[in-house]
Amino acid sequence: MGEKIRKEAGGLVVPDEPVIPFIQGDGTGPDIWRAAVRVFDAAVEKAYGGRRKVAWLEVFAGERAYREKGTWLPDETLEAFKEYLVGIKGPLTTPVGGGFRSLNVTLRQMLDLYVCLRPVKYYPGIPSPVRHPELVDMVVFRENTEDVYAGFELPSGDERTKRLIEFCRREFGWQIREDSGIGVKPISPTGTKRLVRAAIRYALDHGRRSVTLVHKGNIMKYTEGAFRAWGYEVAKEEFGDRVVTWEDVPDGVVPEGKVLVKDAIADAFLQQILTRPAEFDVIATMNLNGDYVSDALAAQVGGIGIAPGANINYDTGHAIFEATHGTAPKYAGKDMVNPSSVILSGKMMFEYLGWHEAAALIEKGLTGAIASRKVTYDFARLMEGAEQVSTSEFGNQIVAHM
Ligand SMILES: NC(=O)C1=CN([C@@H]2O[C@H](COP(=O)(O)OP(=O)(O)OC[C@H]3O[C@@H](n4cnc5c(N)ncnc54)[C@H](OP(=O)(O)O)[C@@H]3O)[C@@H](O)[C@H]2O)C=CC1
Ligand SMILES: O=C(O)CCC(=O)C(=O)O
Ligand SMILES: [Mg+2]
Repeated sequence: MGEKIRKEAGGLVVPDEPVIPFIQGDGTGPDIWRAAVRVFDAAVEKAYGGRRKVAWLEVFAGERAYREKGTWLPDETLEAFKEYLVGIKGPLTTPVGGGFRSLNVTLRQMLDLYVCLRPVKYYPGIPSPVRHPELVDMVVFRENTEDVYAGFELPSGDERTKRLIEFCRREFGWQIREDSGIGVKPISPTGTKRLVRAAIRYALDHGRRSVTLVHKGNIMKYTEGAFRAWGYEVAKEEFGDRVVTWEDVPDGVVPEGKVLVKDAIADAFLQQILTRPAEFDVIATMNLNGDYVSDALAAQVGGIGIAPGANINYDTGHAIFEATHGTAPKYAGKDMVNPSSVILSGKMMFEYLGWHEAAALIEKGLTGAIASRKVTYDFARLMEGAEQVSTSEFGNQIVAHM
């Protein structure tokens, strides 16, 4: 049952019973999925009274796929995300220091999901380590297909590493310590411009005040410095009449209706999001910076238990929604972690599909559940007078407050 979502010139065409592939994920993934899917189905039922419904299609990746199918990322999983256009996934384990390349990254690259979109905002009542978490309202556009994630690494002592070190010394005069491991990262104008274009469009469409390009271009001049230059190029050449830069407004006053495009060096940015969060709005940055920034910002509004995200290609319409957090393996099977990140990723998915009523009910349910102070361990340990509940009970609370 169910029909495919399609992309046409005018946008997505979403049937009343769309097939949506999902991966439960490794570690705590299944605990979270059980709670999340009940919330999604309840929101859709309540919003549309049976007129609309999701035809969920389970596909496999990660540890379960390896156990049951002998491969970490079966071809049919990739095919399902290609064919059905929009999907959702739980976290997948990536080994540290060796083993296979990240399956999460592979999915993003194979489907060319070039924007990793991670909105960060505060929900009243959530415990936070900062004094004014309500000032944090940012939307991170993380480039999702290049940087070190599409990079090349060679280990210390390897024969190929020695040859590369010798080549660099001979051809470029680079003195590299003999026992080094080597990493190379690509950053292109193609990857940069489509990311920054999407970020500026988002800012204009959503009434946002600024887009900040975050980079370490003082040190990495031809990758991160070039990201900054290409970003400003897009702003000026494609949005010249709708954006300004600091150069255009020496008095610092941004004209009404225009978006300010500015930039910040990553280290200063990481301290300013703590000291002056209200000055930042939409953030456009490269893959690795975006990875760091999204966890850091999540911490400011209560942690990665409540940090949703999406991987999107705005040209083909392909999208996979997923939390910012990973598998949190020490809690696997304990029905304990916070399902909010995946639930809010689902809310983003419904918005993407144009099912705004279902999305609004999820938001309402979550806000109500937090206000009732029956919350998962991560919030309960920092909230005075809160009652700690399980993942599944927190899901029930969300449904009850819709
Ligand atoms: N997109 C993806 O699929 C991602 C996958 N990963 C992978 O996940 C694995 C584990 O990574 P790790 O670095 O430990 O990061 P995780 O995000 O999995 O966990 C780190 C810590 O964050 C907190 N946390 C995570 N999820 C939740 C949640 N749902 N509710 C409440 N708290 C949560 C826990 O904190 P505390 O200990 O304080 O309770 C946990 O110990 C790795 O293999 C990594 O590669 C990582 C990120 C994204
Ligand atoms: O792929 C992974 O294991 C980590 C990915 C990650 O940290 C992220 O996307 O934020
Ligand atoms: Mg991360």
